Amino acid sequence: MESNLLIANGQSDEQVRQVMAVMPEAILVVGGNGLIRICNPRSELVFGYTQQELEGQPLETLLPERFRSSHLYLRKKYSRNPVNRSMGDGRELFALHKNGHEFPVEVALAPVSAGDDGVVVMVTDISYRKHAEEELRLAANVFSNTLDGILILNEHLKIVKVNAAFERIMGFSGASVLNQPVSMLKAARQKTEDFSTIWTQTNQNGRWQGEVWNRHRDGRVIPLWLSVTALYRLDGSLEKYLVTMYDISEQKSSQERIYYLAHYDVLTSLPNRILFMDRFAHALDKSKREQQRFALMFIDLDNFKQINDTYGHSYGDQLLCSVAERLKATVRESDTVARLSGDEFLILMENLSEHRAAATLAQKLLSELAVPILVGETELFVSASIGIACYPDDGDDSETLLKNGDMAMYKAKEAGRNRVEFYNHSMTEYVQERVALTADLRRALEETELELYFQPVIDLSCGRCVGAEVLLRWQHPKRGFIPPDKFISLAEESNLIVPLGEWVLQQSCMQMQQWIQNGVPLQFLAVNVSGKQVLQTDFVERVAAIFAETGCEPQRITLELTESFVMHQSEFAIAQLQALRELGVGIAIDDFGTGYSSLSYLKRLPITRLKLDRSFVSEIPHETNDIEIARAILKLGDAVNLRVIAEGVETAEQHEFLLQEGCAFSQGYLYAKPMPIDAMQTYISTNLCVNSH
Ligand SMILES: Nc1nc2c(ncn2[C@@H]2O[C@@H]3COP(=O)(O)O[C@H]4[C@@H](O)[C@H](n5cnc6c(=O)[nH]c(N)nc65)O[C@@H]4COP(=O)(O)O[C@H]3[C@H]2O)c(=O)[nH]1
Repeated sequence: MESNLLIANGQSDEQVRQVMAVMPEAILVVGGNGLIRICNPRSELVFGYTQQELEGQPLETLLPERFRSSHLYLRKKYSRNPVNRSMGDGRELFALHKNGHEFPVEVALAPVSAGDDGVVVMVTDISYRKHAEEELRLAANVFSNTLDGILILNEHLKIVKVNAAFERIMGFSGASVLNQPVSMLKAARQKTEDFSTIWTQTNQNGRWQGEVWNRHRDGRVIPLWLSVTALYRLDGSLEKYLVTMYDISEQKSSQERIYYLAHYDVLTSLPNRILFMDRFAHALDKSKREQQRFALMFIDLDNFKQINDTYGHSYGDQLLCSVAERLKATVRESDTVARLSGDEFLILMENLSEHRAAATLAQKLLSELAVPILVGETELFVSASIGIACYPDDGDDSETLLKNGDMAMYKAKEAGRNRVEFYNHSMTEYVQERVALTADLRRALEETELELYFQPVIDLSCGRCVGAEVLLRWQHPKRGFIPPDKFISLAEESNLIVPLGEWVLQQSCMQMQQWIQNGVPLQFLAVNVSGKQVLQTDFVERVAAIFAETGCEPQRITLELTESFVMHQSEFAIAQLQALRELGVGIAIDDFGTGYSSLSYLKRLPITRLKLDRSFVSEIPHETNDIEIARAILKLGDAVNLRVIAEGVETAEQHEFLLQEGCAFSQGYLYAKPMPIDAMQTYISTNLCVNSH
């Protein structure tokens, strides 16, 4: 619109109206008195009034109340010195619509010439433009301030614009990446074909989302979550790609950490049971498909518990780490070494050519483990028992293979530890046999197939019998005599040891009481007690009840506990033993000296006697080490005021040695083998020591 629109003298209002009617802006001709003289149809649209309503109204009607007085002042000032003020450099004001709504306008003024002090006012509703500007400003603000990196790419995948977040995430300045292909950001580990998939899929579906690996300017490879959107022109052709990205390093590392914790053993960094089972399942599938063999090895450390108890958990942990390292270093890269729990490890050997390869590896593992492990300044010695099950010979599903591998490992332990056993079918028979024997033992307990034997204990000061150890015997109706070494472990495994042990104690007390009543002054009976019994919460009450029932004095019974149980003393076990001591019962440590333990427990436990293990006695006088150990144990007993019973005395020299060394008691085949009650009765009648103390 020309700024100097003239309403010339002589031009009719009609002509003016015609001109104004075609104008795209609202045009108001305002007289010097401030009243609207003429307005065009566009004004109706802009202000909501009809032309008739507008004409004759003061111009200020079209302004919000708050601007009216200042506007009046300015208008008067303008009419005193009118100048053209064209659109474009016109002022932005707010106008008032008839409906009370304010809207932004741009106003241009031109004085009406020919002596009239009126003015032509052109008003453009700039609401739309303002809105668009606002939108643009907002978009620009979002673009610059969003935490997500944004790139705009042209259709050739060249970078045309980036925001500040992109610069921060990737380390590149906007200027340095301009016109560069977006592939410059790709890290080497991001596969090229996957990278091209991003663009083919965006072209197909309009968008793509996913993880990518980019290379930061400093060379770091960073994981990003990328969203790519294709932007189209109105004609549907591709215009740009909008790429937003955010750094997911933190999420990734916490995801990785969570995955790690769920699948790896934190101490040794070896795969744990879950990951192992996963790999195992894969190995099974693959071996089935490709008809290959694989071996599963169960490795259990033989003396870990003792090391842990002796040196403490931190040594135990370091030892496990070293074992894990050795195992890993010995196997092939493709084999899996996992830590199952505590001191149990598993190895999966895939692509096994023949069983011999597994045997060779297992032997190698044993010799690697045989090299002492240095923890701190201490050399620790470990050995392991290894059981091997092979697919498909020993099972074609994971459960069977695991069970059989485990069984083979137990067999290796039983066969003396530090050795390798392959699973064989007889092991299943062996297990079945044990199950059957356990059932028989249950029956035996009810049907009195069990019998107490007694082995005299000699007081070395008088050379006569002062007590006896009670030893259980099982006369199986079909299998004949079964030694305790075979059935006690079964009873322990099945918990039958609890009623069994109680029966032995009860029978022993009855027998003792009978002897006392018959005037046989036997000082004590030593009864073997399993740790499992002691750990029963009601053990002390049951023992007390047996004394009450049988009338046997608690002082006449000594409970024998193995050193290995005593070593792993829990607070509860100590409290139980103390309560037993308070009853008056004696407590002896069986197999003393065989444990690999600190002796500190001797001070903590209410022990009354030590039993020098027969392994130290048997080589006296030939084995100097054994002599020294026996001597040391006797001295130790003396120092802590515990009387020692030597076990397994078979020769006169051993007897003599023990006597010389001041040992209090002794038992063994030299004096008498364990014997049934009648034989014991006869034995006592001639061999009892009457005035021992
Ligand atoms: N070579 C040799 N051996 C000798 C000599 N003197 C005694 N022995 C044997 O050494 C074992 C001593 O028993 P233990 O160490 O308590 O070892 C016992 C004990 O741990 C366990 N046991 C036996 N009866 C019971 C019981 O009633 N309860 C529990 N919990 N365990 C029992 O079974 C183990 C073996 O008992 P047994 O076969 O009766 O074997 C007995 C006995 O017969 C000797 O001079 N030379």
